[in-house]
Amino acid sequence: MDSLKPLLDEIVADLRARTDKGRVADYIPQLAKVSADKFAIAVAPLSGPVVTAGDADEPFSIQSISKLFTLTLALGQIGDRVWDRVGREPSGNAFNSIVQLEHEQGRPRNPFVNAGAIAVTDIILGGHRPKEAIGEILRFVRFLANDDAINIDRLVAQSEQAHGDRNMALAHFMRSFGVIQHPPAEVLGVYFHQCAIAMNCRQLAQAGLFLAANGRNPLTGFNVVSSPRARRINALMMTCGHYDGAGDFAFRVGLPGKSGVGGGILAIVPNRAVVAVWAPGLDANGNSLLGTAALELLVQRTGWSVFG
Ligand SMILES: NC(=O)CC[C@H](N)C(=O)O
Repeated sequence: MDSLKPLLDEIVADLRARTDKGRVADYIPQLAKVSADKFAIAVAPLSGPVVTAGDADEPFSIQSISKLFTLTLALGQIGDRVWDRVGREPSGNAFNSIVQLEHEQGRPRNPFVNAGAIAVTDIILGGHRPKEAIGEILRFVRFLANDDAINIDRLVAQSEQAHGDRNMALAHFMRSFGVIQHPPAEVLGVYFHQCAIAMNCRQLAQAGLFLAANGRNPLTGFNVVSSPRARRINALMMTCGHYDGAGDFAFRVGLPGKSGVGGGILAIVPNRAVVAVWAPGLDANGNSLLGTAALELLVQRTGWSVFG
């Protein structure tokens, strides 16, 4: 993996020079403040140190990448009963779309669109208080990344809460079908905090390692999920991790990936490595524009696509 460092430096130099950086998310003021010039990449191999380039030690808002961690947690709690509440098909709609819910009895298409992630958070809430559920999610992410320094950005969480009408609508709509069992304000209190977890690319890459290593985190030796479950989570990332941009991401990059509107993408290279990228400017689907371009370059140079 030593030869990776020059390649990552090259990718950073190439992308920093590009003039079309996409649009930084501005639905909350806290995210709109982030500079579109930030760029980071980290590769965590299954053994050996993480290789990084750019702003890889600077934390950013993981946003929807958190949906991957909450899905894993919920599967650990109630197993395949998760699929009674949430589907496993790509939505072909925007991440925050409401249209399918009315036709499909309030059952979200998949756990990565907002509606599906909110339903998953409702599962994690279980019989707990919102504060306890938030604590549990944060502890789980720290456990995955093997790093207790990870925290929640309270300002981002508050900002989400103040501008959360669309998500609130999704939650109320699902509750009317019985898909969500807790009061929407409680579920969203947890959801907004999970989205506001701040991590850097190094931590994010480490947190994804169990998915590249058949469910076992090679850093800690802990079995996080079974091997078939890791494979299935990767499949969902490939088909649904980039919303209505999932087809294009598979076409260009060819790796299971999960994006967030903070500009991060976590990509899994099964049996090899995990890649985390961060570039805050987004494309029309709300996925990192230059983050995707960076992964495309990396895969071209390394041959890491799962499609050969
Ligand atoms: N795609 C995303 O990252 C969306 C997360 C964002 N917090 C929302 O709920 O709208």
